[in-house]
Amino acid sequence: MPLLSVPKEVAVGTAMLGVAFAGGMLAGKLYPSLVFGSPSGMIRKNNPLRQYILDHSLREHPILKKLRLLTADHPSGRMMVSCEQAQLMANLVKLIKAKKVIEIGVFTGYNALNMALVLPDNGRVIACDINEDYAKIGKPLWKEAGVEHKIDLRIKPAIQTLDELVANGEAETFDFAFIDADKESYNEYYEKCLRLIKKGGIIAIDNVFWNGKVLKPRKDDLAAQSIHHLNEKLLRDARVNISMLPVGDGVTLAFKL
Ligand SMILES: C[S@@+](CC[C@H](N)C(=O)[O-])C[C@H]1O[C@@H](n2cnc3c(N)ncnc32)[C@H](O)[C@@H]1O
Repeated sequence: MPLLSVPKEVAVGTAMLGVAFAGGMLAGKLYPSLVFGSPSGMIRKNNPLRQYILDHSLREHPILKKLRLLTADHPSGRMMVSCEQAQLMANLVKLIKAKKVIEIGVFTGYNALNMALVLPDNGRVIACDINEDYAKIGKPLWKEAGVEHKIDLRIKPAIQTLDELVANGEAETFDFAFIDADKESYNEYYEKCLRLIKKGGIIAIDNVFWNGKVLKPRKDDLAAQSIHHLNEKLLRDARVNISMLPVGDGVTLAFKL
């Protein structure tokens, strides 16, 4: 879920890039000052560098763009994944020649469509959400893009869908997972995805900065606490190699060993 806006036409996602190591202290630790002073390192929508990033890297399928612009008008449009982050996900899916992927938190289906577009014709996105109304916005565009048959939308709590996949004998058969639903369940999503993903597969975890709140998570902020605990756990998790990237609101890539 990005917290910002985007391209010239409208505004949508967030951004990332550059971390200027000017340095600052918080909770006794040295943290770099993030470019342009945003606590999470995001480049705000009016920042020309944000536009530069998009102008020099975004190669968006026209139907994806259509869905992004449509979603931007939705009252909860800020939940949509940022377009440059989605592009990274698609490049990874393509790079590892993924066939089976999981999307936890579909919303209007921007990233589900984004991944479906790069999967082979017999590829599948298991798309988990609890709100069918959101997905109804994207579905006609999944169809228009000719990839509707690759998206298996499951409307129920994602934990239940993941348990059903395991019970169905699908452990270690998935190549890629994107975790982007309710933050309080992130640890459970991660553990279940780790069972479902093959060795060499990737789990991408979104919002790992939680708009900078992970730096000093408040005791009553369950989302920030949950994300921060998972970030700490991942640092020491010998089952995966990791990279935490300042893309969007922060994304961690966990590569299953
Ligand atoms: C940040 S949005 C996902 C954005 C999406 N990945 C995209 O491509 O734009 C989070 C989504 O998680 C869904 N969600 C919240 N709790 C859930 C749960 N327990 N199980 C499945 N989905 C859930 C919400 O309905 C919402 O659509």
